[in-house]
Amino acid sequence: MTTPPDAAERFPSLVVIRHPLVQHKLTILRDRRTQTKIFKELVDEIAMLMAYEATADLPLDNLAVDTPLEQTMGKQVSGKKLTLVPILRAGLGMVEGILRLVPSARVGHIGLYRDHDTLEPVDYYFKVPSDAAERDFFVLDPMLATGGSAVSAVASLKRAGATRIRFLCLVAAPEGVRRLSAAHPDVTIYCASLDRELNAQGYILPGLGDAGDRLFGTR
Ligand SMILES: O=P(O)(O)OC[C@H]1O[C@H](OP(=O)(O)OP(=O)(O)O)[C@H](O)[C@@H]1O
Ligand SMILES: O=c1cc[nH]c(=O)[nH]1
Ligand SMILES: [Mg+2]
Repeated sequence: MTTPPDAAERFPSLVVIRHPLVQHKLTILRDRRTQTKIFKELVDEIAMLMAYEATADLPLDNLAVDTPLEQTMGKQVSGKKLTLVPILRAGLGMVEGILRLVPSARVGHIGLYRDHDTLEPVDYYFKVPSDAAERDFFVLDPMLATGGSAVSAVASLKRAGATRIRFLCLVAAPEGVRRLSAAHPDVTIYCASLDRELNAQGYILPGLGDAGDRLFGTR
């Protein structure tokens, strides 16, 4: 897990995951010719690889285990089960891949869409486990554009009591990283790429287009 020096200097809470497999798969994802089936598979695989990196510092407890030959000390991840929170819809594409790595994770949901004209998030659903204060949350959304949706999702989680929150996206715009880290400096942001900028319609450049539409074949 490495962060290029420019991004690290500009955004201390940003981690860019530069693993070769992540970068290779992201390039196929960006390609306009990539169809829904492959797009979905790639989002799933990239999310899993990113989660491997984003879980690297989870605390462990010691645990005694009986092998067929003797007892030894092993490790287990401390605390309550991790909770994945996809932002609907596009965040759903990241859930299954991470669940293959962490099958015991809980899954909450936050329903938000970005108003086409104002680019501000509109809230429509919220459900997470009730003991939020005791859990580690991974908020999932492939795209961090203006940052409005991410800021609103994290604020909703904090109102529910969450204190340990990470944000995983595939592609981030500098505008979104700036807004999310200003509003929630305690939230580490993981991405596969920090892209150049937003266009006038709030789309990330070079980006990959509308992640929700490409995942679900709407458009
Ligand atoms: O950083 P922002 O400017 O808020 O934009 C990012 C949001 O826009 C997209 O969702 P969209 O509103 O298209 O909903 P969808 O997932 O249902 O397609 C994306 O998946 C993020 O949730
Ligand atoms: O580039 C973008 C910006 C917001 N939402 C997307 O799906 N793509
Ligand atoms: Mg969309």
